[in-house]
Amino acid sequence: FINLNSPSKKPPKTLPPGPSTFPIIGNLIWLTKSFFEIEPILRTLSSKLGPMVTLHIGPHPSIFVFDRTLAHQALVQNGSIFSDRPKALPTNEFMTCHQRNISSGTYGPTWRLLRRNLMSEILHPSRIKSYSHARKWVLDILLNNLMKKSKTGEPVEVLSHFRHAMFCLLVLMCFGDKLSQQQIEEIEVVTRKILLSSDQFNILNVCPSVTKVLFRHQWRKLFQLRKDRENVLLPLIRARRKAKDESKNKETDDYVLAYVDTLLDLELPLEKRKFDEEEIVTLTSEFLNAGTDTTTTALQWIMANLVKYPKIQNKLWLEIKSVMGDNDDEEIKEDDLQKIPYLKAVILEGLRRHPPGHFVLPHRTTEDTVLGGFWVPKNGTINFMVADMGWDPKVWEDPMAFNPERFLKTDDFNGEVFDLTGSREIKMMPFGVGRRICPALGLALLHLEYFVGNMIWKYEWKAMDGDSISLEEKQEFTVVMKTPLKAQISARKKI
Ligand code: HEM
Repeated sequence: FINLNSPSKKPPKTLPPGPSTFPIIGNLIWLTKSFFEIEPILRTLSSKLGPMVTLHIGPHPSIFVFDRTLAHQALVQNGSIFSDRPKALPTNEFMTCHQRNISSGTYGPTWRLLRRNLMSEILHPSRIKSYSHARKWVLDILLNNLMKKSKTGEPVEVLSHFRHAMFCLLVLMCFGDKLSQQQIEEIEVVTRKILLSSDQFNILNVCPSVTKVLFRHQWRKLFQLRKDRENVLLPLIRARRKAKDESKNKETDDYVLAYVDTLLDLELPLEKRKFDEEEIVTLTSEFLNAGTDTTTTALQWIMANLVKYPKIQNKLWLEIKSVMGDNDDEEIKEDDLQKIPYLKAVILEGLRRHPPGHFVLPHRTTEDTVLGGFWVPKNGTINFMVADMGWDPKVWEDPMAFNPERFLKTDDFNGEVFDLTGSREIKMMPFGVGRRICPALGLALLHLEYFVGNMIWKYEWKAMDGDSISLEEKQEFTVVMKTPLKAQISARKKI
Protein backbone atom coordinates (compact mmCIF):
# COMPACT_ATOMS: atom_id res chain seq x y z
CA PHE A 1 0.00 0.00 0.00
CA ILE A 2 1.53 3.33 -1.03
CA ASN A 3 0.41 6.76 0.00
CA LEU A 4 1.00 8.85 -3.07
CA ASN A 5 1.61 11.91 -0.95
CA SER A 6 4.90 10.35 0.02
CA PRO A 7 7.51 11.98 -2.30
CA SER A 8 9.74 8.87 -2.45
CA LYS A 9 7.06 6.74 -4.13
CA LYS A 10 6.59 6.64 -7.87
CA PRO A 11 2.89 5.99 -8.36
CA PRO A 12 1.65 3.55 -10.96
CA LYS A 13 -1.08 5.23 -12.98
CA THR A 14 -2.80 2.03 -13.98
CA LEU A 15 -6.34 1.46 -12.83
CA PRO A 16 -7.36 -2.11 -11.96
CA PRO A 17 -8.37 -3.93 -15.16
CA GLY A 18 -11.90 -3.87 -16.50
CA PRO A 19 -13.91 -4.50 -19.66
CA SER A 20 -13.39 -2.18 -22.61
CA THR A 21 -16.28 0.20 -22.96
CA PHE A 22 -17.67 2.87 -25.26
CA PRO A 23 -16.79 6.22 -23.72
CA ILE A 24 -19.77 8.23 -22.38
CA ILE A 25 -22.50 5.85 -23.65
CA GLY A 26 -20.87 2.90 -21.89
CA ASN A 27 -20.60 4.95 -18.68
CA LEU A 28 -24.26 5.91 -18.86
CA ILE A 29 -25.47 2.36 -19.53
CA TRP A 30 -23.85 1.08 -16.31
CA LEU A 31 -25.75 3.81 -14.43
CA THR A 32 -29.07 2.20 -15.32
CA LYS A 33 -28.08 -1.19 -13.88
CA SER A 34 -28.71 -2.39 -10.33
CA PHE A 35 -25.97 -3.94 -8.18
CA PHE A 36 -27.67 -7.31 -8.58
CA GLU A 37 -27.29 -7.11 -12.36
CA ILE A 38 -23.67 -6.02 -12.03
CA GLU A 39 -22.68 -8.68 -9.45
CA PRO A 40 -22.48 -11.74 -11.78
CA ILE A 41 -20.73 -9.66 -14.45
CA LEU A 42 -18.13 -8.62 -11.88
CA ARG A 43 -17.64 -12.22 -10.76
CA THR A 44 -16.93 -13.36 -14.31
CA LEU A 45 -14.57 -10.42 -14.85
CA SER A 46 -12.73 -11.10 -11.59
CA SER A 47 -12.17 -14.77 -12.49
CA LYS A 48 -10.30 -13.54 -15.58
CA LEU A 49 -8.79 -10.26 -14.41
CA GLY A 50 -7.97 -10.77 -10.72
CA PRO A 51 -9.13 -9.46 -7.34
CA MET A 52 -9.75 -5.85 -8.39
CA VAL A 53 -11.99 -4.82 -11.28
CA THR A 54 -12.81 -1.36 -12.68
CA LEU A 55 -16.08 -0.38 -14.32
CA HIS A 56 -16.65 3.11 -15.67
CA ILE A 57 -19.98 3.97 -14.11
CA GLY A 58 -20.93 7.61 -14.56
CA PRO A 59 -18.13 10.19 -14.50
CA HIS A 60 -15.66 8.39 -12.20
CA PRO A 61 -14.16 4.90 -12.28
CA SER A 62 -15.76 2.43 -9.89
CA ILE A 63 -13.40 -0.16 -8.46
CA PHE A 64 -14.61 -3.44 -6.97
CA VAL A 65 -12.44 -5.40 -4.55
CA PHE A 66 -12.85 -9.17 -4.08
CA ASP A 67 -9.85 -9.79 -1.86
CA ARG A 68 -10.26 -9.64 1.93
CA THR A 69 -6.61 -8.69 2.58
CA LEU A 70 -6.91 -5.74 0.23
CA ALA A 71 -10.21 -4.81 1.91
CA HIS A 72 -8.41 -4.81 5.25
CA GLN A 73 -5.57 -2.67 3.87
CA ALA A 74 -8.04 -0.14 2.53
CA LEU A 75 -10.82 0.04 5.11
CA VAL A 76 -8.98 -0.74 8.34
CA GLN A 77 -5.35 0.24 7.83
CA ASN A 78 -6.04 3.27 5.65
CA GLY A 79 -9.54 4.18 6.74
CA SER A 80 -8.99 7.93 6.52
CA ILE A 81 -8.51 7.69 2.73
CA PHE A 82 -11.27 5.17 2.01
CA SER A 83 -14.17 6.32 4.19
CA ASP A 84 -15.80 9.07 2.18
CA ARG A 85 -19.03 8.56 0.24
CA PRO A 86 -19.43 9.49 -3.44
CA LYS A 87 -21.54 12.44 -4.46
CA ALA A 88 -25.11 11.17 -4.48
CA LEU A 89 -26.93 10.68 -7.74
CA PRO A 90 -29.62 13.36 -8.25
CA THR A 91 -32.52 11.20 -7.06
CA ASN A 92 -30.67 10.20 -3.88
CA GLU A 93 -29.56 13.72 -3.28
CA PHE A 94 -33.19 14.77 -3.40
CA MET A 95 -34.30 12.05 -0.98
CA THR A 96 -31.47 12.63 1.52
CA CYS A 97 -31.65 16.46 1.72
CA HIS A 98 -28.26 16.81 0.02
CA GLN A 99 -26.70 13.80 1.73
CA ARG A 100 -27.45 15.11 5.19
CA ASN A 101 -27.68 11.70 6.82
CA ILE A 102 -25.21 9.15 8.13
CA SER A 103 -25.09 6.55 5.39
CA SER A 104 -24.59 8.92 2.46
CA GLY A 105 -22.93 11.78 4.38
CA THR A 106 -19.49 12.83 3.21
CA TYR A 107 -16.61 12.04 5.55
CA GLY A 108 -16.49 15.18 7.67
CA PRO A 109 -17.87 16.97 10.74
CA THR A 110 -21.60 16.56 10.00
CA TRP A 111 -21.28 12.81 9.37
CA ARG A 112 -19.11 12.50 12.50
CA LEU A 113 -21.65 14.39 14.64
CA LEU A 114 -24.60 12.32 13.39
CA ARG A 115 -22.82 9.00 13.70
CA ARG A 116 -21.52 9.81 17.18
CA ASN A 117 -24.99 10.95 18.24
CA LEU A 118 -26.59 7.69 17.05
CA MET A 119 -23.92 5.53 18.65
CA SER A 120 -23.67 7.24 22.02
CA GLU A 121 -27.33 8.18 22.52
CA ILE A 122 -29.19 5.18 21.05
CA LEU A 123 -26.79 2.33 20.34
CA HIS A 124 -24.79 2.46 23.54
CA PRO A 125 -25.21 -0.90 25.36
CA SER A 126 -26.91 0.71 28.38
CA ARG A 127 -29.42 2.50 26.14
CA ILE A 128 -30.02 -0.68 24.13
CA LYS A 129 -30.84 -2.36 27.44
CA SER A 130 -33.46 0.32 28.16
CA TYR A 131 -35.44 -0.90 25.12
CA SER A 132 -35.72 -4.46 26.45
CA HIS A 133 -39.40 -4.02 27.38
CA ALA A 134 -40.02 -2.91 23.79
CA ARG A 135 -38.40 -6.08 22.48
CA LYS A 136 -40.61 -8.20 24.77
CA TRP A 137 -43.70 -6.29 23.57
CA VAL A 138 -42.72 -6.94 19.94
CA LEU A 139 -41.87 -10.59 20.60
CA ASP A 140 -45.39 -11.11 21.98
CA ILE A 141 -46.92 -9.44 18.93
CA LEU A 142 -44.81 -11.61 16.61
CA LEU A 143 -45.48 -14.91 18.39
CA ASN A 144 -49.22 -14.18 18.64
CA ASN A 145 -49.51 -13.24 14.98
CA LEU A 146 -47.62 -16.35 13.87
CA MET A 147 -49.75 -18.61 16.06
CA LYS A 148 -53.02 -16.97 14.97
CA LYS A 149 -52.09 -17.54 11.34
CA SER A 150 -50.93 -21.12 11.88
CA LYS A 151 -54.22 -22.01 13.62
CA THR A 152 -56.02 -21.41 10.34
CA GLY A 153 -54.28 -24.60 9.18
CA GLU A 154 -52.62 -22.70 6.35
CA PRO A 155 -48.82 -22.61 6.04
CA VAL A 156 -47.58 -19.28 7.32
CA GLU A 157 -45.85 -16.86 4.97
CA VAL A 158 -43.56 -15.41 7.55
CA LEU A 159 -41.94 -12.43 5.88
CA SER A 160 -44.68 -9.87 6.50
CA HIS A 161 -44.78 -10.90 10.18
CA PHE A 162 -41.02 -10.49 10.58
CA ARG A 163 -41.11 -7.14 8.83
CA HIS A 164 -44.00 -5.86 10.92
CA ALA A 165 -42.20 -6.89 14.11
CA MET A 166 -39.05 -5.03 13.09
CA PHE A 167 -41.10 -1.93 12.24
CA CYS A 168 -42.87 -2.01 15.63
CA LEU A 169 -39.50 -2.13 17.33
CA LEU A 170 -37.63 0.46 15.27
CA VAL A 171 -40.58 2.87 15.22
CA LEU A 172 -40.66 2.72 19.00
CA MET A 173 -36.91 3.34 19.23
CA CYS A 174 -37.28 6.19 16.77
CA PHE A 175 -40.40 7.95 18.08
CA GLY A 176 -40.66 6.78 21.67
CA ASP A 177 -44.34 5.92 21.88
CA LYS A 178 -46.16 2.66 21.32
CA LEU A 179 -48.08 3.73 18.23
CA SER A 180 -51.21 1.95 17.07
CA GLN A 181 -50.76 -0.99 14.71
CA GLN A 182 -52.44 1.09 12.00
CA GLN A 183 -49.97 3.97 12.41
CA ILE A 184 -47.07 1.54 12.28
CA GLU A 185 -48.46 -0.02 9.12
CA GLU A 186 -48.70 3.42 7.49
CA ILE A 187 -45.03 4.04 8.21
CA GLU A 188 -44.20 0.57 6.94
CA VAL A 189 -46.06 1.13 3.66
CA VAL A 190 -44.41 4.44 2.81
CA THR A 191 -40.92 3.28 3.86
CA ARG A 192 -41.21 0.11 1.76
CA LYS A 193 -42.47 2.04 -1.23
CA ILE A 194 -39.37 4.21 -1.14
CA LEU A 195 -37.00 1.30 -0.67
CA LEU A 196 -38.48 -0.75 -3.48
CA SER A 197 -38.71 2.11 -5.93
CA SER A 198 -35.05 3.13 -5.91
CA ASP A 199 -34.12 1.10 -9.03
CA GLN A 200 -37.15 2.39 -10.85
CA PHE A 201 -35.71 5.93 -10.67
CA ASN A 202 -32.16 5.03 -11.85
CA ILE A 203 -32.94 6.28 -15.34
CA LEU A 204 -33.63 9.80 -13.98
CA ASN A 205 -29.96 10.10 -13.04
CA VAL A 206 -28.84 9.93 -16.65
CA CYS A 207 -28.67 13.64 -17.65
CA PRO A 208 -31.26 14.96 -15.17
CA SER A 209 -31.79 18.17 -17.17
CA VAL A 210 -33.06 16.01 -20.05
CA THR A 211 -34.90 13.43 -17.95
CA LYS A 212 -36.68 16.21 -16.06
CA VAL A 213 -38.47 16.90 -19.36
CA LEU A 214 -38.62 13.41 -20.87
CA PHE A 215 -39.52 11.59 -17.66
CA ARG A 216 -41.38 14.31 -15.81
CA HIS A 217 -44.02 11.81 -14.64
CA GLN A 218 -41.33 9.74 -12.97
CA TRP A 219 -39.87 12.84 -11.31
CA ARG A 220 -43.35 13.78 -10.12
CA LYS A 221 -43.71 10.29 -8.64
CA LEU A 222 -40.46 10.77 -6.74
CA PHE A 223 -41.64 14.15 -5.39
CA GLN A 224 -44.87 12.50 -4.28
CA LEU A 225 -42.98 9.73 -2.47
CA ARG A 226 -40.99 12.29 -0.51
CA LYS A 227 -44.21 14.15 0.31
CA ASP A 228 -45.90 10.92 1.46
CA ARG A 229 -42.95 10.21 3.72
CA GLU A 230 -43.23 13.68 5.19
CA ASN A 231 -46.97 13.36 5.74
CA VAL A 232 -46.48 10.25 7.83
CA LEU A 233 -43.32 11.13 9.77
CA LEU A 234 -43.66 14.86 10.34
CA PRO A 235 -46.68 14.65 12.70
CA LEU A 236 -44.72 12.17 14.84
CA ILE A 237 -41.68 14.43 14.96
CA ARG A 238 -43.85 17.45 15.88
CA ALA A 239 -45.69 15.50 18.56
CA ARG A 240 -42.42 14.49 20.14
CA ARG A 241 -41.11 18.06 20.02
CA LYS A 242 -44.32 19.33 21.62
CA ALA A 243 -44.14 16.72 24.38
CA LYS A 244 -40.53 17.66 24.97
CA ASP A 245 -41.32 21.38 25.19
CA GLU A 246 -44.34 20.92 27.44
CA SER A 247 -43.27 18.36 29.93
CA LYS A 248 -39.53 18.51 29.42
CA ASN A 249 -39.91 14.76 28.95
CA LYS A 250 -40.00 13.80 32.58
CA GLU A 251 -38.14 10.58 33.25
CA THR A 252 -41.23 8.56 34.17
CA ASP A 253 -41.40 4.75 34.06
CA ASP A 254 -42.92 4.87 30.59
CA TYR A 255 -40.47 7.33 29.16
CA VAL A 256 -37.75 6.12 26.82
CA LEU A 257 -35.35 8.37 25.01
CA ALA A 258 -36.15 8.11 21.31
CA TYR A 259 -33.83 8.72 18.34
CA VAL A 260 -35.89 11.72 17.25
CA ASP A 261 -35.39 13.40 20.68
CA THR A 262 -31.64 13.32 20.17
CA LEU A 263 -31.97 15.07 16.80
CA LEU A 264 -34.14 18.00 17.92
CA ASP A 265 -31.36 19.87 19.72
CA LEU A 266 -28.46 18.79 17.57
CA GLU A 267 -26.63 21.60 15.79
CA LEU A 268 -25.03 21.35 12.35
CA PRO A 269 -21.34 21.98 13.03
CA LEU A 270 -20.55 24.03 9.92
CA GLU A 271 -23.81 25.91 9.41
CA LYS A 272 -24.27 26.50 13.18
CA ARG A 273 -28.00 25.89 13.08
CA LYS A 274 -30.36 23.15 14.17
CA PHE A 275 -31.56 20.49 11.73
CA ASP A 276 -34.76 21.55 9.98
CA GLU A 277 -37.87 19.38 9.84
CA GLU A 278 -37.16 17.94 6.40
CA GLU A 279 -33.70 16.92 7.51
CA ILE A 280 -35.10 15.24 10.60
CA VAL A 281 -37.57 13.37 8.36
CA THR A 282 -34.60 12.16 6.30
CA LEU A 283 -32.68 11.06 9.39
CA THR A 284 -35.57 9.22 11.03
CA SER A 285 -36.41 7.58 7.75
CA GLU A 286 -32.78 6.44 7.39
CA PHE A 287 -33.00 4.87 10.85
CA LEU A 288 -36.13 2.94 9.88
CA ASN A 289 -34.78 1.89 6.47
CA ALA A 290 -31.40 0.78 7.73
CA GLY A 291 -32.78 -1.06 10.74
CA THR A 292 -35.83 -2.89 9.42
CA ASP A 293 -35.10 -4.26 5.98
CA THR A 294 -31.62 -5.63 6.75
CA THR A 295 -32.71 -7.44 9.90
CA THR A 296 -35.97 -8.73 8.36
CA THR A 297 -34.02 -10.17 5.44
CA ALA A 298 -31.47 -11.83 7.73
CA LEU A 299 -34.28 -13.26 9.91
CA GLN A 300 -35.97 -14.82 6.91
CA TRP A 301 -32.77 -16.42 5.57
CA ILE A 302 -31.84 -17.82 8.98
CA MET A 303 -35.30 -19.26 9.66
CA ALA A 304 -35.40 -20.71 6.13
CA ASN A 305 -32.21 -22.64 6.84
CA LEU A 306 -33.58 -23.88 10.16
CA VAL A 307 -36.67 -25.16 8.34
CA LYS A 308 -34.58 -26.69 5.57
CA TYR A 309 -32.24 -28.45 8.01
CA PRO A 310 -34.39 -29.88 10.87
CA LYS A 311 -31.31 -31.43 12.52
CA ILE A 312 -29.79 -27.99 13.01
CA GLN A 313 -33.11 -26.68 14.31
CA ASN A 314 -33.36 -29.56 16.78
CA LYS A 315 -29.79 -29.12 17.99
CA LEU A 316 -30.51 -25.45 18.59
CA TRP A 317 -33.72 -26.23 20.46
CA LEU A 318 -31.95 -28.81 22.66
CA GLU A 319 -29.27 -26.29 23.51
CA ILE A 320 -31.90 -23.69 24.41
CA LYS A 321 -33.67 -26.29 26.53
CA SER A 322 -30.47 -27.05 28.42
CA VAL A 323 -30.43 -23.39 29.49
CA MET A 324 -34.16 -22.84 29.99
CA GLY A 325 -34.92 -26.19 31.64
CA ASP A 326 -38.65 -26.82 32.08
CA ASN A 327 -39.60 -23.15 31.98
CA ASP A 328 -41.62 -23.69 28.81
CA ASP A 329 -43.88 -20.74 29.58
CA GLU A 330 -41.00 -18.31 29.88
CA GLU A 331 -39.37 -16.56 26.96
CA ILE A 332 -35.59 -16.54 26.59
CA LYS A 333 -34.40 -13.41 28.40
CA GLU A 334 -31.71 -11.27 26.88
CA ASP A 335 -29.26 -12.18 29.64
CA ASP A 336 -29.71 -15.86 28.75
CA LEU A 337 -28.64 -15.39 25.14
CA GLN A 338 -24.93 -15.54 25.86
CA LYS A 339 -25.42 -18.95 27.47
CA ILE A 340 -26.45 -20.39 24.09
CA PRO A 341 -23.31 -20.38 21.88
CA TYR A 342 -24.97 -22.48 19.18
CA LEU A 343 -27.55 -19.73 18.68
CA LYS A 344 -24.78 -17.22 18.02
CA ALA A 345 -23.18 -19.73 15.62
CA VAL A 346 -26.47 -20.09 13.69
CA ILE A 347 -26.80 -16.30 13.37
CA LEU A 348 -23.19 -15.85 12.22
CA GLU A 349 -23.56 -18.64 9.69
CA GLY A 350 -26.76 -17.03 8.40
CA LEU A 351 -24.97 -13.70 7.93
CA ARG A 352 -22.00 -15.36 6.23
CA ARG A 353 -24.00 -17.51 3.84
CA HIS A 354 -26.75 -14.94 3.19
CA PRO A 355 -25.47 -11.43 3.91
CA PRO A 356 -28.43 -9.05 3.40
CA GLY A 357 -26.19 -6.76 1.32
CA HIS A 358 -23.80 -8.34 -1.21
CA PHE A 359 -21.86 -5.05 -1.37
CA VAL A 360 -21.19 -2.33 1.18
CA LEU A 361 -22.49 1.15 0.41
CA PRO A 362 -20.15 2.78 -2.12
CA HIS A 363 -17.04 4.40 -0.63
CA ARG A 364 -15.01 7.23 -2.16
CA THR A 365 -11.29 7.89 -1.86
CA THR A 366 -10.15 11.29 -0.63
CA GLU A 367 -6.64 11.03 -2.16
CA ASP A 368 -4.84 9.43 -5.07
CA THR A 369 -3.55 6.18 -3.69
CA VAL A 370 -2.44 2.66 -4.57
CA LEU A 371 -4.04 -0.62 -3.60
CA GLY A 372 -2.99 -4.10 -4.74
CA GLY A 373 -0.41 -2.50 -7.06
CA PHE A 374 -3.04 -0.44 -8.89
CA TRP A 375 -3.85 3.22 -8.93
CA VAL A 376 -7.00 4.25 -7.08
CA PRO A 377 -7.68 7.84 -8.07
CA LYS A 378 -8.90 10.59 -5.77
CA ASN A 379 -12.72 10.74 -5.86
CA GLY A 380 -12.86 7.24 -7.34
CA THR A 381 -15.69 5.05 -6.12
CA ILE A 382 -14.66 1.79 -4.48
CA ASN A 383 -16.79 -1.08 -3.25
CA PHE A 384 -16.15 -4.43 -1.60
CA MET A 385 -17.65 -7.81 -2.50
CA VAL A 386 -19.21 -8.76 0.83
CA ALA A 387 -20.90 -12.01 -0.29
CA ASP A 388 -17.85 -13.29 -2.17
CA MET A 389 -15.59 -12.76 0.85
CA GLY A 390 -17.91 -14.83 3.04
CA TRP A 391 -17.92 -17.57 0.39
CA ASP A 392 -14.17 -17.68 -0.21
CA PRO A 393 -13.14 -21.39 -0.31
CA LYS A 394 -9.63 -20.41 0.81
CA VAL A 395 -11.10 -19.31 4.16
CA TRP A 396 -14.29 -21.34 4.51
CA GLU A 397 -14.48 -25.09 3.98
CA ASP A 398 -17.42 -26.05 1.75
CA PRO A 399 -18.52 -22.39 1.77
CA MET A 400 -21.99 -22.80 0.27
CA ALA A 401 -23.08 -25.30 2.96
CA PHE A 402 -25.05 -24.01 5.97
CA ASN A 403 -22.89 -25.27 8.79
CA PRO A 404 -23.08 -23.30 12.07
CA GLU A 405 -20.57 -25.71 13.66
CA ARG A 406 -17.77 -23.88 11.85
CA PHE A 407 -18.24 -20.97 14.29
CA LEU A 408 -17.82 -23.24 17.32
CA LYS A 409 -14.28 -24.26 16.38
CA THR A 410 -12.48 -21.49 18.17
CA ASP A 411 -9.05 -22.84 17.06
CA ASP A 412 -9.94 -21.50 13.60
CA PHE A 413 -10.16 -18.04 15.17
CA ASN A 414 -7.00 -18.17 17.33
CA GLY A 415 -8.96 -19.46 20.30
CA GLU A 416 -11.21 -16.40 20.36
CA VAL A 417 -14.86 -15.80 19.63
CA PHE A 418 -15.29 -14.79 16.00
CA ASP A 419 -14.59 -11.07 15.50
CA LEU A 420 -17.14 -9.56 13.11
CA THR A 421 -15.47 -6.14 13.07
CA GLY A 422 -12.52 -7.50 11.06
CA SER A 423 -10.18 -5.18 12.92
CA ARG A 424 -7.25 -7.66 12.83
CA GLU A 425 -8.23 -9.71 9.82
CA ILE A 426 -11.30 -9.95 7.59
CA LYS A 427 -12.89 -13.37 7.13
CA MET A 428 -16.33 -12.03 6.29
CA MET A 429 -17.83 -8.54 6.51
CA PRO A 430 -21.66 -8.56 6.48
CA PHE A 431 -21.64 -5.26 8.43
CA GLY A 432 -18.68 -3.72 6.58
CA VAL A 433 -15.48 -2.93 8.51
CA GLY A 434 -13.54 0.18 9.50
CA ARG A 435 -14.85 3.70 10.01
CA ARG A 436 -18.07 3.11 8.06
CA ILE A 437 -18.86 -0.22 9.70
CA CYS A 438 -22.56 -0.57 10.52
CA PRO A 439 -22.93 1.37 13.77
CA ALA A 440 -25.77 -0.95 14.82
CA LEU A 441 -23.87 -4.24 14.58
CA GLY A 442 -24.48 -5.00 18.27
CA LEU A 443 -28.17 -4.11 18.12
CA ALA A 444 -28.70 -6.16 14.95
CA LEU A 445 -27.06 -9.24 16.48
CA LEU A 446 -29.17 -8.86 19.61
CA HIS A 447 -32.37 -8.61 17.56
CA LEU A 448 -31.44 -11.69 15.49
CA GLU A 449 -30.47 -13.80 18.50
CA TYR A 450 -33.47 -12.76 20.60
CA PHE A 451 -36.12 -13.33 17.92
CA VAL A 452 -34.64 -16.46 16.31
CA GLY A 453 -33.97 -17.98 19.76
CA ASN A 454 -37.49 -17.36 20.99
CA MET A 455 -39.20 -18.43 17.76
CA ILE A 456 -37.38 -21.78 17.94
CA TRP A 457 -37.91 -22.15 21.70
CA LYS A 458 -41.66 -21.62 21.44
CA TYR A 459 -42.51 -23.23 18.10
CA GLU A 460 -41.48 -26.11 15.91
CA TRP A 461 -40.94 -25.07 12.31
CA LYS A 462 -41.46 -27.46 9.40
CA ALA A 463 -41.50 -27.19 5.63
CA MET A 464 -44.89 -27.73 4.03
CA ASP A 465 -45.45 -31.29 2.87
CA GLY A 466 -43.49 -31.99 -0.26
CA ASP A 467 -41.92 -28.56 -0.26
CA SER A 468 -38.20 -28.10 -0.46
CA ILE A 469 -36.98 -24.70 0.64
CA SER A 470 -35.38 -22.88 -2.27
CA LEU A 471 -32.41 -20.68 -1.49
CA GLU A 472 -32.64 -18.78 -4.77
CA GLU A 473 -31.99 -15.06 -4.38
CA LYS A 474 -33.65 -11.91 -5.62
CA GLN A 475 -32.54 -8.30 -5.30
CA GLU A 476 -34.84 -5.89 -3.57
CA PHE A 477 -33.22 -3.24 -1.38
CA THR A 478 -31.37 -6.21 0.14
CA VAL A 479 -30.86 -9.66 -1.37
CA VAL A 480 -33.98 -11.57 -0.35
CA MET A 481 -35.42 -15.06 -0.89
CA LYS A 482 -36.87 -15.34 -4.38
CA THR A 483 -39.55 -17.68 -3.04
CA PRO A 484 -40.52 -16.28 0.36
CA LEU A 485 -40.44 -18.75 3.23
CA LYS A 486 -43.67 -20.58 4.04
CA ALA A 487 -43.68 -22.86 7.03
CA GLN A 488 -45.91 -24.98 9.21
CA ILE A 489 -45.58 -23.70 12.73
CA SER A 490 -46.76 -25.54 15.83
CA ALA A 491 -46.36 -24.96 19.55
CA ARG A 492 -43.63 -27.15 21.09
CA LYS A 493 -45.06 -30.05 23.02
CA LYS A 494 -44.15 -30.24 26.69
CA ILE A 495 -41.88 -33.22 27.37
C1 HEM B 1 -28.59 -7.60 10.03
C2 HEM B 1 -28.69 -6.31 10.11
C3 HEM B 1 -27.77 -5.30 9.46
C4 HEM B 1 -26.79 -5.48 8.51
C5 HEM B 1 -26.35 -6.79 7.83
C6 HEM B 1 -26.21 -4.18 8.23
C7 HEM B 1 -25.18 -3.95 7.32
C8 HEM B 1 -24.64 -2.70 7.03
C9 HEM B 1 -23.63 -2.45 6.04
C10 HEM B 1 -23.00 -3.51 5.13
C11 HEM B 1 -23.38 -1.13 6.04
C12 HEM B 1 -22.43 -0.37 5.09
C13 HEM B 1 -21.00 -0.36 5.57
C14 HEM B 1 -20.10 0.37 4.61
O1 HEM B 1 -20.57 1.14 3.78
O2 HEM B 1 -18.88 0.12 4.64
C15 HEM B 1 -24.23 -0.52 7.04
C16 HEM B 1 -24.25 0.82 7.34
C17 HEM B 1 -25.14 1.40 8.21
N1 HEM B 1 -26.08 0.76 8.99
FE1 HEM B 1 -26.38 -1.23 9.10
N2 HEM B 1 -26.83 -3.24 9.01
C18 HEM B 1 -27.79 -3.88 9.78
C19 HEM B 1 -28.63 -3.30 10.71
C20 HEM B 1 -28.68 -1.95 10.99
C21 HEM B 1 -29.55 -1.35 11.98
C22 HEM B 1 -30.49 -2.13 12.91
C23 HEM B 1 -29.34 0.01 11.93
C24 HEM B 1 -29.96 1.13 12.72
C25 HEM B 1 -30.81 1.04 13.67
C26 HEM B 1 -28.31 0.25 10.93
C27 HEM B 1 -27.80 1.49 10.60
C28 HEM B 1 -26.77 1.71 9.70
C29 HEM B 1 -26.27 3.03 9.36
C30 HEM B 1 -26.76 4.38 9.92
C31 HEM B 1 -25.22 2.84 8.43
C32 HEM B 1 -24.36 3.90 7.78
C33 HEM B 1 -23.00 4.01 8.49
C34 HEM B 1 -22.07 5.07 7.91
O3 HEM B 1 -22.12 5.34 6.72
O4 HEM B 1 -21.29 5.62 8.70
N3 HEM B 1 -27.94 -0.96 10.40
N4 HEM B 1 -24.98 -1.52 7.64
